[in-house]
Amino acid sequence: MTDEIALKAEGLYKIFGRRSTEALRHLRDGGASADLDSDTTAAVIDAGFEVKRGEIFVVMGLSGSGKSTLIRMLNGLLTPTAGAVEIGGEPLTGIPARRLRTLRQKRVSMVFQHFALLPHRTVLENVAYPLEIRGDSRAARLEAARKTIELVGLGDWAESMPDELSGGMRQRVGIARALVADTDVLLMDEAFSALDPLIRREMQEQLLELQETLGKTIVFITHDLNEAMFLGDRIAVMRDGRIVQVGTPEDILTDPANDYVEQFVQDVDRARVLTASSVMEPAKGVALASAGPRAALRTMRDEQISAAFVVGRDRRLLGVISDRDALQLVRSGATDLTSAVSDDYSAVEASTALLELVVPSVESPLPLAVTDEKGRLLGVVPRITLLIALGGAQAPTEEIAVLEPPLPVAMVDKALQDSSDGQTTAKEVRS
Ligand SMILES: Nc1ncnc2c1ncn2[C@@H]1O[C@H](COP(=O)(O)OP(=O)(O)OP(=O)(O)O)[C@@H](O)[C@H]1O
Repeated sequence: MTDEIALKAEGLYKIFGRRSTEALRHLRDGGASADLDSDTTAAVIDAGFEVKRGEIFVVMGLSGSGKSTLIRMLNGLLTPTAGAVEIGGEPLTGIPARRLRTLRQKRVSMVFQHFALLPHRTVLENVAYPLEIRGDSRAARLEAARKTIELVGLGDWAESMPDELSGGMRQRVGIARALVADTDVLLMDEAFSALDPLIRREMQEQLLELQETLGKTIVFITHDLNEAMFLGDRIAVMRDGRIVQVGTPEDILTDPANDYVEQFVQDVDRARVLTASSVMEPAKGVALASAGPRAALRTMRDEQISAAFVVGRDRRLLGVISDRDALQLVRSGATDLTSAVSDDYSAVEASTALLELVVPSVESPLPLAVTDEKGRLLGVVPRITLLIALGGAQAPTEEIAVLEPPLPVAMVDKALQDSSDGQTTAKEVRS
C-alpha cells in the first residue's frame, strides 16, 4: 500500500424521492433522516473517506444501510445528490456523460454478486468482453484475457461455457473480467456472498493472494463481519446511510466508536482478527547480552522472574537465560552470558493471529516473544493475556509447561555481593 490517494469521496449524499433538495438541506442542518417524508429515502448521508492505492477498503453494514448506493456513486452509475468523488485525482462527479464513460472504462472495474457472465460466450470471451467494449483489437484482447485467466487459476477452462463451471469458478471469471482492463480501482459488491462458506473462504484467500501480486485498490462491500475483518486493511461501518466508523479491523474490535459498532462486532471471531501485536505487553525481563550475567540476574531478581529474554544491542532476540544459569555464571566469575543462552522459548511475528498463538503458548514455558521482521523483540504475550483476549477460557492446566519459581532474593543478593568482591563492574560491562 502507498500513501497515494486512489479514491476519494467527500460529503456524499444520495437522497431518493421527489423532494431531495429539501431533504438535503434538512440533513445538512443536522436534521434526522427519520423526519423525512415517507416517500423520501436518504440512502447515503455525508459519506467521506479516502482509499489509498493498494488498499482493500471494506464497506460493511446491514441490509439497507446504503452500501450499494454508495458503491454505485463511486463508479459513476448513480449521480450523487451532493458531494464529490475523485479517482486517481480526477473528478468523477460533475463531468459530462461521455467523459464519465471514458473515465470509468479506464479507471474502475466492478465485480458483482451474481457474476453477470454472458451465458453463450466462453470463459475466454467473457473475460475479454470489457476490452471489446473498449475497442481493443481481437488479438490483443484475447491475449490479455488468456493471461488474466491464468492468473485466477482457470487456464484449463478458457474454452468452457459458464454453465460448466461451479459457483466459485464463475466468480473467478468475474474477477478475471474485472482485472483484464487493468484499471486502478476494483469495486466488489457482495462479490462472495452467493458462494458456499468453504468456497467463499477460498475466494477470500485467493483475493488476498492476487492483491499481493497486483496491488490493486479495492473497495469491497459486504454485510459479513468476518469477511470484512479478514479482507479489510480498513473498514467503514455504515448504519442508516451514515459511516459511523472507519478504522482497521483491530481498531474496530478493540475501540468501537459507539454502542452500535460494539454490538455489531460482538460475534466476531476475535481469534482470527486480533494479532499478537494487538495484545502484546512490554517484556518484563529483558537482558542485554553485552551487560553480562550479573545484570541479567539483577533484572530477574528485580522483576521476580525465573528467566529473561536476552537481546543484542540492536534489540534482536538472541535467546533466553534462566536465573539458575545466570547464578551459576556469576558464582563462577564468568562475565559473558552467551554460553548460557538457550533457545527454549517461542517467538511469533507481530502479525500472527491469536488463533495461531494458542499451541506455541501452551507449549512454551515463557511468555511468547513477539518479534518484527528483523527478529527484534517487540513485546511478549503471556499465556494469561492470550486467554483473556480469547474470551477468558480456562487454561488446560495439565498441558501447560510450568515455569520454575524465581530463585529466592536473598540467595541472588548473596551471589551478587560475593561476586562483586572480586570483580569490577566496568570489566563486566565491557564483556
Ligand atoms: N432506486 C431507489 N429508489 C428508492 N430507494 C432506494 C433506491 N435504491 C436504494 N434505495 C433505498 O436506499 C436505502 C439503502 O439501500 P442500499 O441498497 O444502498 O443498501 P445496502 O446496504 O446495499 O443493502 P442491501 O445489502 O440489502 O443491498 C434502502 O432503504 C433502500 O430501500
